[in-house]
Amino acid sequence: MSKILSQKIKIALIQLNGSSPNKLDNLNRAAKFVEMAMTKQPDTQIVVLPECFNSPYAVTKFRENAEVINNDNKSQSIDFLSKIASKYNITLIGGSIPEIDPMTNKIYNTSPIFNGKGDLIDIHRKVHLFDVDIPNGITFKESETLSPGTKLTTVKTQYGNIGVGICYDMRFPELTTISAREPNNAFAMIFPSAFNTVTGPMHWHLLARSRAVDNQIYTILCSPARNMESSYHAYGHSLVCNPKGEIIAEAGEGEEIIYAELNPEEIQNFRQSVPLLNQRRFDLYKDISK
Ligand SMILES: O=C(O)CCC(=O)C(=O)O
Repeated sequence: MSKILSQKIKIALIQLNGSSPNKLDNLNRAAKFVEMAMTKQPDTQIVVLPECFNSPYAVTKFRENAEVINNDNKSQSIDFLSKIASKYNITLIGGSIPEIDPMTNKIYNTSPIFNGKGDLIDIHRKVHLFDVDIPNGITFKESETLSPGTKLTTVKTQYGNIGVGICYDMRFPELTTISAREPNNAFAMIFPSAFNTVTGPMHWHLLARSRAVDNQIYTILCSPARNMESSYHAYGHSLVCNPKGEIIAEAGEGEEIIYAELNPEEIQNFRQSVPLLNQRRFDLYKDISK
């Protein structure tokens, strides 16, 4: 069986509070936390930041914080992240930030992804917008100001391929399965996320574990820290789940960095023991998108 992850790799998830209205404060905070992670575990190869880590997560705030994303003429947050990635020579899943497309004036919730040279190698625009209305729970409507992305994202890295989704995207199993299947063959699905205190306790761990066991890959969820003074109360509990569905690292609710090692043998051994890949009956599922 060919390896979809080339070697053991070390990963760090930065669960930080990035909800200050001052963007520079949030960026500096992110830089400080990445520095702490790299000091504690200097051989870390992949670092992940949370959803909307550079500004408040609120539909009324996305437009005022939105930046144009492109590699040639880097905006404030992209420049900042690019420098962090190259400084430490890490693959950086740069959480997500509000993005504006200057041609259409549309706003997206976008995850920028960098290689160790600081190049922006891909972006994922959240494709499933978080529009929910749970009585006595939470009402949120991203589509009031955001537009959905139109592509799925699997990014090539020096270690293998990684699928990227943002938060609510994890509720749609097809997205992870497409990244995990040929020809994408991702070894992990990474979701910068910001669940909340209503849906977090219900579904956060369940979704991470489900997407992992469905596809026998790692799932990695990185949340902001909980801040009861902000309008949105993030769940926290950033985590790494292995291909068997076991949570191998998990944060609490406050600011914290968690570390994990991803091991190609974990994927290969479990796929050998439970060979779902050869047993799938795509001859029977082909009508699924109708
Ligand atoms: O799916 C959920 O319950 C939460 C999703 C969310 O908070 C988001 O997409 O930002």
